[in-house]
Amino acid sequence: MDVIVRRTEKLEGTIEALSSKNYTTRYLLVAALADGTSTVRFPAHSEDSDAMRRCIAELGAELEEDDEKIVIKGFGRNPKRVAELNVGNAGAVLRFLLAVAALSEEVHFVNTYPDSLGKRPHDDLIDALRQMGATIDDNGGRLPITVKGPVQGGKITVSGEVSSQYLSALLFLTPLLEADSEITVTGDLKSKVVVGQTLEVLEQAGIRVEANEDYSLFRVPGGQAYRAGEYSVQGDYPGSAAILSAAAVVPSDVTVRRLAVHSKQGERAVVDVLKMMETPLTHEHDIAVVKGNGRLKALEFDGDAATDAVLAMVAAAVFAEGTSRFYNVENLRYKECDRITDYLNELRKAGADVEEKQAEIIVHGRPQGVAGGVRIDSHYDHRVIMALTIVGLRADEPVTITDAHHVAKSYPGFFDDMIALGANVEWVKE
Ligand SMILES: O=C(O)C1=C[C@@H](OP(=O)(O)O)[C@@H](O)[C@H](O)C1
Ligand SMILES: C=C(OP(=O)(O)O)C(=O)O
Repeated sequence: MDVIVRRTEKLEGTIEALSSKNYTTRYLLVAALADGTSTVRFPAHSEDSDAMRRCIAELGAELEEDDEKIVIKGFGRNPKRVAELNVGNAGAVLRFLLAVAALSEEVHFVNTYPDSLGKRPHDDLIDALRQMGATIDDNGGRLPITVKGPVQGGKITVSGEVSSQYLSALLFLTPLLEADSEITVTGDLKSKVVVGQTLEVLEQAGIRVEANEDYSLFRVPGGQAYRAGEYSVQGDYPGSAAILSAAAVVPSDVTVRRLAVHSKQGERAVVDVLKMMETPLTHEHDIAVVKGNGRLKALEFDGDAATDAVLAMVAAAVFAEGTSRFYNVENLRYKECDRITDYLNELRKAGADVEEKQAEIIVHGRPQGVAGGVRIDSHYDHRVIMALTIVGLRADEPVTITDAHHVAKSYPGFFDDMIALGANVEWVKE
């Protein structure tokens, strides 16, 4: 399904933030790894969170759901034997479950998105699991991958250069092993703030982990058990960043509720970034209000602090006065697509003036707007789809985004929310 985005004069109204993807995947996982019964309230409903739900159920967790919650009876350290698992296009779910699979005799992970997740590297995690004794058949560090346990704790080294998800995966696995583990992180750890979310959830699940200040060394006592718990998922900043950025580029009066002021989500920075760009915005009592006037100022920003919101921020910068620079973003290249080269190619098609370096996105703002009148390749990437929607709101001619249904990877209701706010957006069949 394609989407046509047309010039939009005003966005107005109130929406509830979707539920956090990262917290949903983590709470579902720790609930599955516990022996008792846990409750996850307000879980996200998206392709990625469904992938985690489906896979933990196949591994033996018993799930009961209603509109508001999922009740999960976990399998503890004893997942059921499964021949294969299909995580769809969900990177974090794959990496976490590659580690959990090492508790089993053998699990085969299939490759259903050869042009997206199928291209992403997992060698650093594979290497760490091999140090622990796993036997792994892989395709040059990529899917399809077969993991054969058992594994032992001990001294483990993992690179943090490409993704924090490898480290998070090991932090979920090691407490369940008999021996104590010491995990050394080599290289410059990317998306460090997301590791903070992992540690927060582990603590809530009764797991003890000692981390040094810069997250280069972790001590994880073995023989631990996940405690069953009651979890409540907070609102999602990465998805809401697209809504807030959209509201910043056109005249608007947009309220997004359920965005915790005190949150460990790095993408919370979107609020400060838009303020620095001089967008009129308030954020109090977990409610963000943007009263956009379409005028934005350029800025420089370390994108690694808010990795999943960078594309939306860049889309806002397309219309800013001056040149913006988003640096320290190399790991955007290893996501659903190359979020530097592929994304900037699509932005250029729409009329934006952008440049790339290996780890940097540079945007020469065009406050007068962009031409549009093009078809955008979404590259299977939900965040590219949301970002190009923002650009289309202020393009002279319509912007058609092909295969826009992939937005459902994290935010199936994105276009419904945009339409409710008055965006000129229409679904069309190819
Ligand atoms: O741990 C997680 O849940 C995630 C970590 C981040 O990935 P990287 O660590 O690869 O940057 C983020 O981009 C992804 O959406 C979710
Ligand atoms: C990169 C993302 O997800 P994942 O790595 O889990 O596929 C994302 O949600 O933008």
